[in-house]
Amino acid sequence: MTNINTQPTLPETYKQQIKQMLGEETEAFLQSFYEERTYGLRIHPLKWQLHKTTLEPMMSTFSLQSVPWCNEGYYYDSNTRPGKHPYHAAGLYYIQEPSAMSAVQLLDPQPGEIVLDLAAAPGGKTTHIAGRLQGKGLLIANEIHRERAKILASNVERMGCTNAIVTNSDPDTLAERFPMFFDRIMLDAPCSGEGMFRKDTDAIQEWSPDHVTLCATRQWDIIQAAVKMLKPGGTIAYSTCTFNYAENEHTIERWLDRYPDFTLVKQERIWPHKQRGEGHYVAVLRRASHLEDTAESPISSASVAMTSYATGDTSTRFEKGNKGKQKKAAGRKNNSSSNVDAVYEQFVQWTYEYMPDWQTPLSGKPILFGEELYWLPAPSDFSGEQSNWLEGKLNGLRVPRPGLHLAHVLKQRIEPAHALALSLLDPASASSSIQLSTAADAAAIQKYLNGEALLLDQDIQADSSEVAKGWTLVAIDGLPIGWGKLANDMIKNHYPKGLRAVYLL
Ligand SMILES: C[S@@+](CC[C@H](N)C(=O)[O-])C[C@H]1O[C@@H](n2cnc3c(N)ncnc32)[C@H](O)[C@@H]1O
Repeated sequence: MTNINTQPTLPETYKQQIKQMLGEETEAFLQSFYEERTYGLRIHPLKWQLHKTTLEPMMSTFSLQSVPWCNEGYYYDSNTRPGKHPYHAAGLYYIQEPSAMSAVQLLDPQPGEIVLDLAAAPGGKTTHIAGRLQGKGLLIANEIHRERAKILASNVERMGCTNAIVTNSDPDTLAERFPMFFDRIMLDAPCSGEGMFRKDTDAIQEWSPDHVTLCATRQWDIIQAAVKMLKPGGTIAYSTCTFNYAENEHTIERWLDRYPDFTLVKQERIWPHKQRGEGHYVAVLRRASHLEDTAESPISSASVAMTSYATGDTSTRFEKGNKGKQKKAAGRKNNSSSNVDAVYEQFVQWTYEYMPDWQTPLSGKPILFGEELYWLPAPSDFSGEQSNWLEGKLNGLRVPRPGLHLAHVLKQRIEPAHALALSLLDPASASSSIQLSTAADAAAIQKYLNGEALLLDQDIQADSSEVAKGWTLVAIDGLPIGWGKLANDMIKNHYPKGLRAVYLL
């Protein structure tokens, strides 16, 4: 690590708080402010496993070193820019501060489970959970702030999550809709951010003892909602990137006191003077399997069972958050279930030609937002009725991403969605593909990611057995990155305008 020889001015009350907590270690802690902050990335496990041999040489340019507490985590050299590399755009990894990777490692979500990330933007924990679920089960990632929810949705899309829904709700509203629904919940609470001080000196200006108290009060409110949504026998990870006791251990003590059906499974801290990370706190709590065994239950009725779901009203889906799009579609088509089925059938017909291995997921359902076709995910044991119930539960919420975006439906024409490309692990999923390599095709990669058309035999030497007229999947070192459309030896660029940029190779 480089010595940066500068130390930000820390509030005296903050230093006293640290001294009370750390005693003799205080000096070592304060010395850590002279060290450079840590940089990390967390890889997408399935994309990495499938293409490891091809990707490893390029990844070595970031001088990756394993993060000891996270299977998918790596430190990278701060002189490199993995966030500007095309692999980032292809969703191979997520840039994440290493100690923040401890939270999902400890939550330990399993494929097939129903998981909530309650305070999710920009998506570090969400995309980590999604990697662990491996596309099986259901992930609801929620963010209270509208703009941050959009960023969350775009990161979920970039990381190719197939089974994640992104909602933009306050925790209480969500709790009314999903009582005792989740097997696991991640609550990465908004906090006073003491662990951010090396990374972001603005966080120091915002810090005060009153701010710590305010954060603890807000955390307690969010916890009430989280508790309501956890199933009996479920697990919750509460985490912060702050050091003080009020927002961490004291909050957990209060929790255990108020809700005796919870037990503390473990709590861990990462300190910047002891480990290579900015600092994080994680507590894992488990709820008793039988609520009636507990002295006090926070939920008055345990009547919400998977068998008692009402069928959702599919005609008024999420109307609140999508008025604009609904309006646009008005008069041209309606989103009745027969229309959705017809549009989905049109998409299936499209896959016969362009993605012959596509299989309709066994659970969940297609849904239509104006001109956008999505697949609403559901755990594999969900019946059609339960998927309808889930859809109904989203009704009236803002839902920036109701599932996997499959296609734009334009006047009876299907255009595959960018999210669909990023959800694919292998270019062979498409009947036609252009395979670019960082070693040989740097100029063509820049052109594509900049939104320019590619000319066959000029920009790229494509293998004629892999390229065919029409929709073509573009891949970099085996990682699908977007769509193009081939006609007359030219690939028309369908890389989304908002993502076009100059990347570093
Ligand atoms: C620590 S950040 C989450 C980081 C995220 N989990 C990640 O790993 O990328 C906390 C989030 O809580 C949100 N938040 C703020 N006030 C909130 C509230 N009252 N209820 C729920 N979430 C809130 C913030 O907008 C912020 O996105």
